[in-house]
Amino acid sequence: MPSRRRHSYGGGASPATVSSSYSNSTFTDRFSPTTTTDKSSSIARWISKIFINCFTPPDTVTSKNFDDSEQTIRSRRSSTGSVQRHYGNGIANETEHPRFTFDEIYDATKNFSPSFRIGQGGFGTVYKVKLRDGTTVAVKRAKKSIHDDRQGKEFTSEIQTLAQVTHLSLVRYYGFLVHNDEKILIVEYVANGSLRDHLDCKEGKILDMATRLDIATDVAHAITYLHMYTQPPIIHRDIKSSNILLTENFRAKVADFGFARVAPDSESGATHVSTQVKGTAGYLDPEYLTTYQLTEKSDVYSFGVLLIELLSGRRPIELSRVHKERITIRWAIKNFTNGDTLSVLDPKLEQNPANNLALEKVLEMAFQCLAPHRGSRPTMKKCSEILWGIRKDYRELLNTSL
Ligand SMILES: Nc1ncnc2c1ncn2[C@@H]1O[C@H](COP(=O)(O)OP(=O)(O)OP(=O)(O)O)[C@@H](O)[C@H]1O
Repeated sequence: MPSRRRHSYGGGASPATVSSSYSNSTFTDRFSPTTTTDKSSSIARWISKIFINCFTPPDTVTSKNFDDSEQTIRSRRSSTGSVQRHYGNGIANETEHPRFTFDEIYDATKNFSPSFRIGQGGFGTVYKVKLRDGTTVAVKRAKKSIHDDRQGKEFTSEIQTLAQVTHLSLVRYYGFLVHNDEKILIVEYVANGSLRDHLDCKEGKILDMATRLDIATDVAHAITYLHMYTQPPIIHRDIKSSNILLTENFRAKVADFGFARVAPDSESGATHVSTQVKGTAGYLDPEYLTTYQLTEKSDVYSFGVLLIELLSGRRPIELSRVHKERITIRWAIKNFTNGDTLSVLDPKLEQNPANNLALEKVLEMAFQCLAPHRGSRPTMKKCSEILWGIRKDYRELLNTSL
């Protein structure tokens, strides 16, 4: 059983220490289990909850924040007054999508045979499945865990979020199935593995700077869409390189909405959501960690970490390195501040004027994203615009130096 890389912090105890300055921040992981309110919840209960939420009266937000407890994307959506149950190309009933049947998935995977397995994550196992109509899809099968309530919430969250988003740079949702104790999500199959695999060169090809800039731009556009063009806005909460999948043309698609939350409703005057901290160590916004206040700027912070990862090739936390290099963002900021910017460049990339310029410009933006206080971080829209400009300058410089 692979280790869970997702770390949830219980609401009460101080979960982590992250100081508000770059130079001395310390990340302390305490992997305490998520607080669940009712472990005996059955699948039927939480699935029916999705649909009950569809018709829940609008929530009243009276203070400057609203509490996590049972708020879901669906119920927040109902507060806007328009509720539609779009599932892929049709309308779903409670347990089965009309386009898919459990039997078809079961047959196509030969009873979930390991030979169809393409990945494993905190949520469960991922299979590549060719359907009878010839479409290839990714099937995410939730593991049968004793933490049913927690997993139920992740499954519900992923369905609710995916069902309302359509963007070229987001993994597309096709439907879900619940069959006895099986919970299955059917999503777009993205053929070329995760960004992390490519940075590790697991696929054999080194990602050049042009491709890395394209990937950063795609991800920035996808998150901008979630923050600005969905109603209500969505906070992804788990932006990281293993959740960025690549197509055959090396374009990026953001996946894994298991932790997604709706953003505060600006019309109500709310500035943040108060919620227990979820996400992945190394990518977590320090302000969210210490205050439990979630905003879109937490995704901006994680995006900043991702940018440093893209430029350096290093994981956010590298415990095998000497002490002062273990937290990659701290190491990168220190080297940049000391005028040693080029040392941050992935050694797999050539040092040349175009690469060096892109490195410097993207690093500058990444550090803004990593500002300790959310108010100092740019919006994702601003990041998209800056990246667009960097990519343009990079291409021009590359062409003139050829
Ligand atoms: N839609 C997809 N198309 C192709 N491969 C996928 C797809 N979704 C997931 N995978 C593969 O399965 C792996 C596991 O994905 P999953 O989203 O379950 O977990 P994760 O993001 O890697 O980890 P965690 O759940 O702990 O955050 C991914 O790294 C990827 O290689």
